[in-house]
Amino acid sequence: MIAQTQLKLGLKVSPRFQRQCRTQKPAVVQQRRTALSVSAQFDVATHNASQSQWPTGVPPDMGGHLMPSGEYCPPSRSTTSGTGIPHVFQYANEGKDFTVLVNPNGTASAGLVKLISEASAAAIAQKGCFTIALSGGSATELMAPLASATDIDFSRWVVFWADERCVAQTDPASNFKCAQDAFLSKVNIPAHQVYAVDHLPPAQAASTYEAKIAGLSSQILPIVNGMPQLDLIMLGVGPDGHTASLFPNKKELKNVSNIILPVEDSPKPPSWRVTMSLNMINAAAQVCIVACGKGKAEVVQRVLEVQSLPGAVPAQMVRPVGNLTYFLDEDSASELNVAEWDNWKMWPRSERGVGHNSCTAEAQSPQPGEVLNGYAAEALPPQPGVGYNGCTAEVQLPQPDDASSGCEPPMERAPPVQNSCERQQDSYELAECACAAQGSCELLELAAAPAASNAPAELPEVEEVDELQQPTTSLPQLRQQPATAHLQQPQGGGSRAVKCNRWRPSKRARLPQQQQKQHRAASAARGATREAAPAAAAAAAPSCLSGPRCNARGCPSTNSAELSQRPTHGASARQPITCRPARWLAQLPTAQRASGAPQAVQHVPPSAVVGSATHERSASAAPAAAAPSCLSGPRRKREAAQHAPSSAMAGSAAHERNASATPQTAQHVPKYV
Ligand SMILES: O=C(O)[C@H](O)[C@@H](O)[C@H](O)[C@H](O)COP(=O)(O)O
Repeated sequence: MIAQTQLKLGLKVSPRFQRQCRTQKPAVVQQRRTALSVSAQFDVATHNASQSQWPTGVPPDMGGHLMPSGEYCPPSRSTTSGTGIPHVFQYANEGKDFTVLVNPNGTASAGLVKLISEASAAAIAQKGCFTIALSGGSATELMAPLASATDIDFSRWVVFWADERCVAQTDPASNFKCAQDAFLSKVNIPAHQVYAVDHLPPAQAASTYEAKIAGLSSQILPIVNGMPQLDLIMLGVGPDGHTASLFPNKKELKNVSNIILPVEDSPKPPSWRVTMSLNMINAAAQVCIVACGKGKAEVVQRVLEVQSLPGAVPAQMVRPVGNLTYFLDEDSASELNVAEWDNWKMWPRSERGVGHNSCTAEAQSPQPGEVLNGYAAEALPPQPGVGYNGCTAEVQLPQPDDASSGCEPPMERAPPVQNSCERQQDSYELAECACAAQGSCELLELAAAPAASNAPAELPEVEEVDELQQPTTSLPQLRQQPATAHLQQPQGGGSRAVKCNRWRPSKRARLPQQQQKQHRAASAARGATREAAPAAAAAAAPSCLSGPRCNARGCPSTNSAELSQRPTHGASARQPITCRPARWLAQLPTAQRASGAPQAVQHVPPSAVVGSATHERSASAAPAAAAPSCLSGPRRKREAAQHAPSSAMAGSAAHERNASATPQTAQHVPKYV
């Protein structure tokens, strides 16, 4: 086993501290920040919809996130309530620590065994059993060495699944089978304490599994925030930011009342699944998100350093009342720029002075029309004809070949045919294609279409901007002067203006001078290549994937030469990092922002402290002294008289829970109940 140390920094920042930050040198700021660690707070009440940026509904298509293609999904410009579904999730992470463990390559399995072993020992000491939820994929495979762990009392384990595919338990795609093969079949967990998901269609599988969980004793699963609390939930993260089977922008993310949810259209096969709800996950005493290997580097960087709108990156919505640990290795941490975290520049997309987590309160006050962290604040005036996700209102109307709204988020669409702009499936993709054909970095937005007669015969010349230069203008200013291309609509639809972003905030822009020079040289080389490209050919047959592109992450022109010059940032082996999630200032009243007055963080009432190191369990959980084991309590004598001790761990004092424990419950709870 490897030694892991953890450093926790307090992240709660008072207005007084913000004022101090403005007048003191960075070293002092650092010191004071550390000193704040004792007052780390997390207020779960910030889940309150009334404090939401969208108090009456959340826009269906959030956008703003980096897609696997390397492009940013256009941010939502919505100022209205959207679907009418109450917006219950937001970045309730004020003052909440989470820990990133970076393991030396090749030692992740051992580190994972250590983490699980410690969590198991603590829970068994406290309440006599250890409840753990597993998921699928590489995270579970990494747990294989648990099979030979000698210091874990597996007889006290109660095992669940955070998500499961609706396949037979013998199917290689089954998460149950994955865990069974990795270690479960080799350790002595009593069979009735392993709660597998039944092989049923999603709706039935979810309700059956929910009933199983709801039927368990509150000594095993205390109720926290209305949800059963597991001691440890093990999760992975997919390249799109999904975790468990909670996928970006899917309706499951909005569910606030169920424990287990059916998933009938998973973008990752198989499409039928069940998953723990976000609320269930966030009630956990500890959540561990495992992402190891080079293949996870991009998504790890995105999850930890690029704040997305709620729903766009589900892994960012995992904010448990207890501890959250990102479990990485050197490879998966290789894209992180930890030095920036120390500099309170956690989110690369924050503009200088507008960072949510900087000390400059005045600069944090958005001006009318200002954009927070790349997203439109409500101060942005609505643009005629521009709806969610940058799609124009017209495009939101159903298309003849599209049964849905025609404005689905790109992530959820079937991959378009990529060989020509004309064959793109909607206006967003058409416009994106046009921007790419010009060598523009990314589509910024679709603008209202000008009259067809105004359309120029050729694509206009666009001014090149070195994307590695720190911009001298703000992003909002840039947005007022974007490059404009005109896109010929297919099927005689006339011409549409397309604005293409000339500059994209880059973390490289904040590198030391010398490294910036190297990047500029690489950029100049790319520019030369662009100029050499036959523009006429590109205009005649603009392929979405060919032609000059920016160096956006994932873009084909982010070539290996350029990448090889990138410095190795940040996280050194075994270095624990404590993160400070950004604050969602968009919730502040517009007037308060515009005034530039120091801001009280109104949406974080100083209420229940749920310390990260010593998470409080539900008041319903009996004190350890009174109920030192799952076997204690009024039922114990009756149960102990009739059954072997371990079986009593699965009691069913369900009175605190949803009384909806259905007849199915009786089929799945232990027979003595
Ligand atoms: O059932 C599933 O598909 C998993 O629960 C899923 O959430 C998984 O953990 C991630 O997709 C990461 O998987 P990998 O680590 O294998 O990439």
